Amino acid sequence: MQNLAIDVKNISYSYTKSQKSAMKSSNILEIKAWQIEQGERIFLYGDSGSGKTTLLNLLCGILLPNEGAINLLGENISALSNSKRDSFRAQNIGVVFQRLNLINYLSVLNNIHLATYFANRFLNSFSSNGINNKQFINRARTLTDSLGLPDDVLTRHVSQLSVGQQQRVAIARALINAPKILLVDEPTSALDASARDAFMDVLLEMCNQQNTSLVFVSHDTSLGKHFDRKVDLMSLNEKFNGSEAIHAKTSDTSSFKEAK
Ligand SMILES: Nc1ncnc2c1ncn2[C@@H]1O[C@H](COP(=O)(O)OP(=O)(O)OP(=O)(O)O)[C@@H](O)[C@H]1O
Repeated sequence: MQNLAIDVKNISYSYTKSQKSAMKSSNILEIKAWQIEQGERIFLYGDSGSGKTTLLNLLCGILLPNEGAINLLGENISALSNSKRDSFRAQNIGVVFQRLNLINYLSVLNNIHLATYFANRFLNSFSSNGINNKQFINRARTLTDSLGLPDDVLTRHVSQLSVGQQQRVAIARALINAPKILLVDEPTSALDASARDAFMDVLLEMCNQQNTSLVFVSHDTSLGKHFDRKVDLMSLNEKFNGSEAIHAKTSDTSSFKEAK
């Protein structure tokens, strides 16, 4: 398949890897093959504890598989050195973690700027006037406006924002570098239904404009209607096959679609 954004091959992952441990560690994830095309939008769901966050951490190279390979945009990120992997992530991947990882005592502008700083640092082209760069500020403002944040949000400290506003700032930070891949973990949990639909429209429109591939994790299956493909991790993850999770084997699923 051409233009793959994500190509997962025969990976397994367990959190405990100690050879000395008398207890055999069990795998959290076992995935034989999973591919996402450039620009595709995937809704990833599954029971609590099925490994969704673990998979996102593997996809962005924060965790490395015990076996197998994860190719992003044609690059095997598991084979890169730590610094090359950090560089690749900063330049190509936007990530919104469940815990958001915003820095409370910095302004929204500075939080968003951090993503640009790291991406440029790896390109060795960061200039000291980056934060004053008009283009950067305009782009940050366009993103925060589109996401329905208040006019003065860029100058406010993160600690002065509601959780729903912080979630949208985290999205703006993840999108500021126009990443080719965007990974988001439960970004709408603090939004009410109408804010959630507006947020989804903006997020997907931005991904469309930039041809960004999106992996979006949520428990809220009503959001699945916005996506090209729905993937049940209980079905994708071979660890569950043969036992409790034979259901949804046809994933990307018709049963899910019916539930829309
Ligand atoms: N740092 C860690 N060390 C050891 N085990 C972990 C760690 N993080 C997660 N786990 C375990 O890995 C499994 C998968 O966790 P993960 O957070 O990926 O699931 P999830 O599907 O994202 O869950 P949720 O929907 O509740 O956020 C769980 O059994 C969890 O207890």
